[in-house]
Amino acid sequence: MTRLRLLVFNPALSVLDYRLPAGMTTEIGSVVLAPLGPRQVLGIVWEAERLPGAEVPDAKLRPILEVLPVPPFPAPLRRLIEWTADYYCAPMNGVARMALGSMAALRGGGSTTEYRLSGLEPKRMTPQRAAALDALHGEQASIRELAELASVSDGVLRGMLGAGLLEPVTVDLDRPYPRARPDHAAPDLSEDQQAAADRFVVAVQDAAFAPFLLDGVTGSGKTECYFEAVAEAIRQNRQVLVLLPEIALTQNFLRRFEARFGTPPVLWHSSLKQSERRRAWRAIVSGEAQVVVGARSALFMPYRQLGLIVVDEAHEVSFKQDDGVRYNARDVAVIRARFEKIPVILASATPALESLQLAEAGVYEKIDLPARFGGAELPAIDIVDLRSEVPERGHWLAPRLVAEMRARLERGEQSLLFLNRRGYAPLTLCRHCGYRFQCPNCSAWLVEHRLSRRLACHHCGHETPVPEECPECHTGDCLVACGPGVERIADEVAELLPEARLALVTSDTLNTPEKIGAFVAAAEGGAIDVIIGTQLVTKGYHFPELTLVGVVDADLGLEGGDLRAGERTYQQIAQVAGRAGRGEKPGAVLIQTRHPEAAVIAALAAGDRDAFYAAEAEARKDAGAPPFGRWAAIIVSSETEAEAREAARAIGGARPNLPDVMVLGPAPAPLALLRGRYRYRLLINARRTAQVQDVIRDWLGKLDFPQGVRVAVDIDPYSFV
Ligand SMILES: Nc1ncnc2c1ncn2[C@@H]1O[C@H](COP(=O)(O)OP(=O)(O)OP(=O)(O)O)[C@@H](O)[C@H]1O
Ligand SMILES: [Zn+2]
Repeated sequence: MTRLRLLVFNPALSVLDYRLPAGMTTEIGSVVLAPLGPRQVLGIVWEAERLPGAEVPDAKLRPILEVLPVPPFPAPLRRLIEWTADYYCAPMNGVARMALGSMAALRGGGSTTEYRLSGLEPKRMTPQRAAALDALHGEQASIRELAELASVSDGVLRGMLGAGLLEPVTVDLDRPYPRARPDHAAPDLSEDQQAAADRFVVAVQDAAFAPFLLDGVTGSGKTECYFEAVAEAIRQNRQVLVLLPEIALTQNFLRRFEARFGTPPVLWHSSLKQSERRRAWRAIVSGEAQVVVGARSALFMPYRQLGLIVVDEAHEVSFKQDDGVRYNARDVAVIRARFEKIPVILASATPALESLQLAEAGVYEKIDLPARFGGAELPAIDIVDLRSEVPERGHWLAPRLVAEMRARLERGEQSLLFLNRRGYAPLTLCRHCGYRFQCPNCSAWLVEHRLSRRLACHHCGHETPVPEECPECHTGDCLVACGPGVERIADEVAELLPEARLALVTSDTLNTPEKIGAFVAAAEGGAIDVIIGTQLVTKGYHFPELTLVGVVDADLGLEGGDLRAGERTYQQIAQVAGRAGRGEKPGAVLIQTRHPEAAVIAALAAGDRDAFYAAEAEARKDAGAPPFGRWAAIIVSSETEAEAREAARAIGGARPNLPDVMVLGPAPAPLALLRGRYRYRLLINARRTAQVQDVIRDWLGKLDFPQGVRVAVDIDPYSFV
């Protein structure tokens, strides 16, 4: 009899033994369906010696039901899943779940039905139908997805289907993707670029673990360089994974990829429609997907024959996932490359201190691109001291910045204003009684969004219309908006430069690939004079006519005392500054601040990156912060305050007493209430050599918590709220 040990996808039980019935065959890594009580559960056949479980006598084993028709999870992926679970103190099945497609994808190919507008005119028009006809132009998807797109109910669409306004289309789920051509449009590289590209190409040919840090100034052509490595992998018939920090950047990437390789890559992200997800997952698993571009969730896919991983904008904090499995995709990408025995390229103009240290220590091979492509100069950076150059009353832009913008407008050049704050104003209060609008579910102020006439919480999504009167003192017309968000800056620009054509770029306004595409086309075509945006516009874009960047509030990111506040501010401003002067005309950057003496601001103004990193490294060394020491966090939450506090106290009471591990707290987390849950936090600061994960596992493993308490462990945390 063959006994199978399964890693099963069940929250309570993760390792179970089964028996292989006669006539079925499995391998280690096979994805199978097994009975669990009256239900069925998915599982992966695992090496029994690597997965401790309860020894059940042979006679009690139940047979598995089915082996699903997909290739088994390869050994390097199984090792990656084990490593990630172990390092981040996460359940193994939680990690493995990120590698699984939908049940439908596991079941195999075949076809599905999607729907699109038939072009017929409705005999009976309703407001919902009109909205659907308007919204669904050019769309094709399932009824459910179309309903979501058009913000109408499924019923409305079913009615339209009955009336012939929608027509069914049969979609082949395994239809092949067009092949990328490695030599479609190879560029002429500069000398530096060629040297970098050659090094990467050799690494791909070597097919051995080789981590690179591609450190190139903004506009140096990092993409062009790693594209040569991508081309080589395609020639070798190996798959490539390119990780981007956010979906908003993919549109731009897709266009460049298509220009270089003659066809777009395979996309993977959370907002793909069902049929596309199925198709992409199956192409990834079969090895047919040559190049996959995605956000961090693409990292755990079961690639058949990975040959290269690229992490672009590798410094970005959004590679760190802050719920579920709290992993850092940048770091796990390097580990995956090690298990797969392939090269990995971390590309950035502003690498994380951790990455620079690893390069210095010789762990990563550092490849430099010190100059912009085509002879463009880096922009000149200047400080606007807001204490002496005061904006007009009720305004946020200093006269010099406005004058520079006006000059650009007159010359037909573009300006970009950066403020990392969505909405109109971060706080609304009553002039009469001082009442402040706060989220009922979070310890956070509600942010006014004037475009949608709502007050919104940026933590939980709670929204409410802006009321006519103060809910506390019932005075009418007494609410004041405090501080600026990008919408307010846009109003100010419209007032000061009424003839300028503006584009507001935030995740509220640019929330679909179509809108992003339209924005890029307008900016490139010269149909926009001033771009006002959040961090969404700081990276990736290349607008040759953009010659002025204004940083509205450089001090914003320095508030809060986060461990990485200085580095993050440096990166954001250096990145957004890097959008200026990328074409033939020189660029200028104005940074508005009240703290010109702050180390970050001074380093930016002096263009002295090394000085900044040296100071930052010194400060982190003193604080025992990464990469010199290690941090971890334990976050305890519950819907009742007392329960969260009690659990946090119990954890604090059981703290380990070790010379190389210091425990701070418990204390209420800075975001003491989040999505209706009260939160307490303990911070662990350890020497680099300490086995923090083992310490935490031992420590928490001894404790029991009431049902409603959640205890999350965050290793190498990025968020300290
Ligand atoms: N060898 C080349 N031939 C033609 N165009 C190039 C070449 N190298 C770079 N470019 C162009 O220069 C521009 C900047 O390159 P790219 O966007 O790759 O820079 P980057 O280093 O990624 O910059 P950033 O970090 O600021 O995003 C792009 O429009 C790119 O197409
Ligand atoms: Zn909230």
